[in-house]
Amino acid sequence: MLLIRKKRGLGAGKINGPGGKLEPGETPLQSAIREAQEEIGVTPSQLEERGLLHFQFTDGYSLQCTVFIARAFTGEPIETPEATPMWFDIDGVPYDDMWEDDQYWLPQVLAGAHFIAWFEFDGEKMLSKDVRFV
Ligand SMILES: CNc1ncnc2c1ncn2[C@@H]1O[C@H](COP(=O)(O)OP(=O)(O)OP(=O)(O)O)[C@@H](O)[C@H]1O
Repeated sequence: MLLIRKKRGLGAGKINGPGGKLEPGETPLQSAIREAQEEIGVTPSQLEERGLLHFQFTDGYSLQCTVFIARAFTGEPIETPEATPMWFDIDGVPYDDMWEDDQYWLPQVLAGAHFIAWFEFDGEKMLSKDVRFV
């Protein structure tokens, strides 16, 4: 599985999938493809929408994320100022280096599941979780 180590912004230093904020007029699918191009120089294809994440931080910040997996890509993964590309075995996902919520939905997504989830965070500390597989 091709993931990234994020170099700046929210979650800098953590392993994550490529991703970021929607630009005006963009769909989540278009944004997912563009972010992978910008962050590690690849164009993902055969994307599948698998879940919706809602994060509420105690300082008032909140974000909603749409989760996709991509079965293929074109291009060669490259390091950019935003991210370092990293390959992992499906059974060696580095949850200790990821956001705390990921361990509660990514294993199921990798096994084929769809989900919707709500998490509360105080900084990097997860305070509560509600994960529903649908
Ligand atoms: C709190 N628990 C969390 N658990 C798992 N993943 C989390 C996350 N919080 C944020 N993410 C992910 O991090 C990426 C960038 O988030 P985001 O806020 O858009 O930051 P970023 O500055 O990189 O956006 P731009 O690239 O500038 O658009 C994006 O893939 C988003 O899904």
